[in-house]
Formats: sequence, structure tokens, C-alpha cells
Amino acid sequence: MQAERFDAIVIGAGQAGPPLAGRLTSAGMKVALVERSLLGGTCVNRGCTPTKALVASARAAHVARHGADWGLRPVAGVAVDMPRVRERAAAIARQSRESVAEWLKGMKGLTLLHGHAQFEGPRRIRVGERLLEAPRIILNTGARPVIPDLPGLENVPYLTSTGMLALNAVPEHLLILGGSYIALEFAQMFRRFGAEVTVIERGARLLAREDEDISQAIREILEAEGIVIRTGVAALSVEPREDGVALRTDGGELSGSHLLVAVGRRPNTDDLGLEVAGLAPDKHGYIPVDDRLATQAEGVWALGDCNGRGAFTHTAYNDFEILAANLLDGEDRRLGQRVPCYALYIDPPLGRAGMTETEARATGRKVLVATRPMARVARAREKGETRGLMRCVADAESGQILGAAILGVEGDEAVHSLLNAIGAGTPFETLIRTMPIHPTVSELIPTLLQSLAPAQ
Ligand SMILES: Cc1cc2nc3c(=O)[nH]c(=O)nc-3n(C[C@H](O)[C@H](O)[C@H](O)COP(=O)(O)OP(=O)(O)OC[C@H]3O[C@@H](n4cnc5c(N)ncnc54)[C@H](O)[C@@H]3O)c2cc1C
Ligand SMILES: NC(=O)c1ccc[n+]([C@@H]2O[C@H](COP(=O)([O-])OP(=O)(O)OC[C@H]3O[C@@H](n4cnc5c(N)ncnc54)[C@H](O)[C@@H]3O)[C@@H](O)[C@H]2O)c1
Repeated sequence: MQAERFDAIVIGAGQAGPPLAGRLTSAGMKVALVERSLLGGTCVNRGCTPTKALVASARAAHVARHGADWGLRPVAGVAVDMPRVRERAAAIARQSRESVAEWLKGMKGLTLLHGHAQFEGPRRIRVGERLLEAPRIILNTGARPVIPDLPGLENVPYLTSTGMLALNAVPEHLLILGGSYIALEFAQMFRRFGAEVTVIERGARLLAREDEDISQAIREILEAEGIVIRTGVAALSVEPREDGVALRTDGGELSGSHLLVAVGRRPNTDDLGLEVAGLAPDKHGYIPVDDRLATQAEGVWALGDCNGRGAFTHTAYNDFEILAANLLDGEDRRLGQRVPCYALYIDPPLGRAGMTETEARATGRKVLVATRPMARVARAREKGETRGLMRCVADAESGQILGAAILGVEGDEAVHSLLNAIGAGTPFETLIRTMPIHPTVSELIPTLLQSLAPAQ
């Protein structure tokens, strides 16, 4: 069969594929973009967009219930209308998906194919009956939930993050396996919707990547809302019960009406026919890439969650920016130039940039550290949301900021001034001299930096 010729083939219309197709077609290339499921990928359809819409509903329910904290006298209780909450999130996701579809429809030089793509030769791709060929192939295939090898799991109606988005009723008691991003965001939102929630984390603490006191502060925030947290607990097996599931652990049996499995994600690389292209995934299934996102196969690049170099929407999008700049603008941008950052969307959120204190100390540098409780931030007190803390870590010799964490109201936004300072290489002494706006959470950043002192 004769293959259709393109200048580039992009597999996956998630966070990197569509903008890359946009840049390549604008440069006059003939591009094929292949998507086997929904345009917009995980973030738009099953990830960030619907979950952050649900977080907003859960926060509204929480604020309404706790009106007395702000001097209000509630006249009636709050009832969560789960079908409407779910539909609100679905509508926001739908709108984003439709705008991706519109954008792609208007892209001159683009052929959008719906179907599963896989390699049939080093630079040859099969999509159903069609064969495509191009000198450039870009993989943006994303990831999916890990399903652990837990005896009995196949016999119970367990949920993943995707299934949670389809719930039309609030579970009576939600058991959550895992204690990281997905687990904690769903734990708090469903607790606020009215469910009993138990989190079961195998590790000794929640969010093992964070400094210990931050992971403890997060635990306390969640426990104060009535979420039960069991850490250092191994799940041994699960079985169905008339009214739900029973989870046997090394710390005893736990029962609940629903079980959410949130123990990580794995890349969608096992059904791509990588070996045909001369590519070998690593032991976790990720496609190895160099600092410029090139794989071991000439003319093939891997972007986003499938390359194991980031697991966020912003890392996928930044992968696109790096590759587009290198392919089309004569630049030499590299993965190593970006500052790691992310947020955990519990309420209050955790905003993170650069290294944790633990990571900074492990580099062997002389480290300065400053920590300030949110209870000493005027804006947080005025808002009545004083939980959490802010932290900054800096290099004592160069004055460079190495990392920051803001666990507190507006922490996901406020951390950006420190993220930008790290990215721009601005020393902390310069930030101390800036004049911030009052009253904001960010206004305390210069004050925080003034208290930097050698790590104990
Ligand atoms: C519940 C949840 C909440 C999240 N919240 C956040 C958040 O708040 N902030 C954040 O930054 N990140 C968040 N993430 C992570 C974020 O969604 C991902 O990191 C991001 O979507 C990765 O983008 P991507 O382009 O690499 O992959 P994806 O968005 O997964 O896109 C990959 C696309 O490729 C398609 N595909 C795969 N294989 C093939 C094939 N062989 N042929 C054709 N098409 C194929 C898939 O159908 C998919 O549409 C969340 C994830 C989840 C699950
Ligand atoms: N706010 C955000 O940016 C956001 C939100 C949700 C998801 N995400 C992305 O999705 C990815 C996946 O998130 P995640 O929370 O599923 O995974 P994760 O990889 O971050 O954490 C998995 C957790 O499950 C625990 N675990 C593993 N096996 C277990 C078992 N058998 N029993 C109990 N606990 C077990 C691990 O110790 C770990 O704490 C993240 O890497 C993140 O990038 C991001």
C-alpha cells in the first residue's frame, strides 16, 4: 500500500500535540495529527479542567457550610446536588474540548485523523486502514492510571480518577488507595461534598516528595476536615461486600461504599509498536529522550507525560515550546533549563517551585532557609484562612533562590514570584528591595526572605 506523505506526524492531541501542529503548519508544513480518543487529552477531559472545576464546587460548599466563620448566620443548610456539580465540571471540559476542535479545524495544512496510531516502520505510522509517512514523528501519547496488582481488585467495581468524574451521587464512604496529588485532591473535594473519606497510603507519609513538615501540615489540614488518613499501611486484598468493598490491610480491615485507586500513572507507550521504530521504553514504560526531547530514533521526538520528564500540563506544554523553538526558530532550548514547579490543589493549595529544603541540603551547598506560618500573613487573617506556611530556600554563597513552597491561601499564585526569580536568576537581596502590593500574600515574600538563616 502506498503511504500518504507528510512533513510531520504528531500522535496524541493532548497538551503538546495541537500547539506543535499549529507551529508546524504555520511554518508551511503538511502535518497529520492523530488522536484515538478525545481532543484535548487528559488535562481537558479527565484531568486538570474537570477536577479543578469540582474543587471550586467543593470549596463553595465548604464556605457555605462555614459561613459563621465570616460572621454570617446561615438560614438553611447546604445540599450538594451532585448531578449539577458533575455537569458543571463536564460543561467546562466540553467547552475547552470544543475550542481545541475549532482551532484544529481552522488549521491550514493539518489532516486530523481519529484512530489509534502505531509504528509500522521507522518513520511510518498506521492508523486503521491508512498508512502515513513523514521525516518527523512526534509522540505525545500521555499516560493512564496504574492499576495495582491487588488480589480481588478485578472483582470489585473500583474507580480511577476518570470514573470519579462520572459519579452522580456522593459516595457514603470513599476509600482511597494512594496519598499523593490525585488521592488528596479527590479526598478533600468528596469530603466537602459530604462523603466519609479514608486515605490509605503505603509510604510512611503523604506526598513523600515534600519536606516532612509540609507533608505533616497537609495531613493536619485534611484531618481537621474529618478525613481519616492511614499511612504506612499495605493493602493486601480487596473483596466485594453487599454495600461496597472491604479492603484487607496489614493494619486491619477497612470497609467503604466506593474504592478510588490513585497510585500513580503509566505512559501510553505499550501499544505504539515502538520496537518497529528502533525505540525501547525504560522499565517504567517511558520513552527516553535527551535534553532536546529527541528519542534514540532519528526524526522521532517524545513530548509530555510519555517521556517521563514531567507529569503535568505545564511540562507537556513547555516540551512543545522547547521543540518548536529548536525546530523552527533556530534556538537551542533544553529541558535542563526549566525550573520544576507544580501545585497541589487542595484548599489551601500548595504552590511549589524549585527544590525542597531536603533536596537543597542534599546538594551539599550552604543553605539558607526561611519559614513563616500563614497565621502571620495579614491577607490570610483577613480572609480567615490561616492554615499552612510559606518557605524559601536559598544558596548562602551565591544568594540564588533554590526553592520555595507556599502552602496557604493563594499559594499556587503567590509562589510564581519566587518561581520567576529562580528562572531569571534574581538573587534574594534584589527581591527584598521590591515594593509589593498590600494586602496580598505575596507582600510577605520580601519579609520572608529577610529572615533567611542558615539551615539548622
Ligand atoms: C485527575 C487528574 C488531575 C490532574 N490535574 C492536574 C493539574 O491540576 N495540573 C497539572 O499540571 N496537571 C494535572 N494533571 C496531569 C495532566 O493532565 C497531564 O500531565 C497532561 O494532560 C499531560 O499532557 P500530555 O499531552 O502529555 O498527555 P495527554 O493529555 O494524556 O494526551 C495524550 C493524548 O494521546 C492520545 N493517544 C495515546 N496513544 C495514542 C495512540 N497510539 N494513537 C492516537 N492517540 C493516542 C490520548 O488519547 C490522549 O488524548 C492531572 C491528571 C489527572 C489524571
Ligand atoms: N495538581 C496537579 O498538578 C495534579 C493533580 C493530579 C494529578 N497530577 C499528576 O498525575 C500524576 C499521578 O498522580 P497520583 O497521585 O496518582 O500518583 P503519584 O505517582 O504522585 O503518587 C502515587 C502514590 O500512591 C502511593 N502508592 C503506590 N502504590 C500504593 C498501594 N498499593 N497502596 C497505597 N498507596 C500506594 C505512592 O506511595 C504515592 O504516594 C502525578 O504525577 C501528577 O503529575 C497532577
